[in-house]
Amino acid sequence: MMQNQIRVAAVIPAAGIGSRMALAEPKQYLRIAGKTVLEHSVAAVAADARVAAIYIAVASNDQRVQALDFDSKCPVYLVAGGATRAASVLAGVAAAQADGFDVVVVHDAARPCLQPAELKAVIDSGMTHADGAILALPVADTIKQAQTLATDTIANSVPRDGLWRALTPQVFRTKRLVDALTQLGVENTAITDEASAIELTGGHPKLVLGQQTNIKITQPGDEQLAATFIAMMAKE
Ligand SMILES: Nc1ccn([C@@H]2O[C@H](COP(=O)(O)OP(=O)(O)OP(=O)(O)O)[C@@H](O)[C@H]2O)c(=O)n1
Ligand SMILES: C[C@](O)(CO)[C@H](O)COP(=O)(O)O
Repeated sequence: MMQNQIRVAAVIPAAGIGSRMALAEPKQYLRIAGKTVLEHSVAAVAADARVAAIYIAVASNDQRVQALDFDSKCPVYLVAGGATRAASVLAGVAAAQADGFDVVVVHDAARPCLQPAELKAVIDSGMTHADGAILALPVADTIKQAQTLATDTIANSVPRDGLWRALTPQVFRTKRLVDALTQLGVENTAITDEASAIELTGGHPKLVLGQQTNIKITQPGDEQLAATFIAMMAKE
């Protein structure tokens, strides 16, 4: 009997242009170990058997995604992304809601090194807590505040106690996330991840310890680091 079973879908925002990488192609189409970054990220979220569908938000002018070969036991659907990350996420989450999914696992296309154990931990936590859960890492370095945005001189040090770096996946009740993003508006620059939309609408998502290897390919050189981690994970 399938009654009362919580249905889980993944949403992968992949409609960005990767401006900080300064490449000719968006970073989700870089090839690492024979696959694109996007294919690695899809395979990573598909590794948890609870994920029953994957919605990928792609740019409307994307000509490459159709040629990809996704390693996923569950169906993979494409949706039209938007001008902001939040718009792309909302497009995917709304599609998952329309298909009856109760919980969404949002994971950046640009994070191809996600490991099964951290995925399991954040889904477990996100399904249990009403305000959801995200992978994150405690800040380990001494933090400096620059004197102004335009200078490289230090004003002071900032206490790092209680500070965490947000990673993905981020896991929420589908309706809660759709309502938060819709209420705030997807152009709202304060929404830098899904948890911030929940926080701004009064929620307190859980912090679940992620892995240092779960990097986001953001700046030149990150792709080499990701390749090293993927090779390391393949040997384990
Ligand atoms: N309009 C957008 C912007 C971003 N993303 C996705 O959100 C993830 C994380 O965003 P980020 O690293 O900022 O990617 P880009 O926006 O592509 O990079 P940049 O900010 O350097 O241009 C990426 O998988 C990216 O494809 C998206 O789906 N839609
Ligand atoms: C969601 C995210 O990956 C958490 O670190 C991040 O916010 C993506 O966007 P950013 O532009 O790199 O902050």
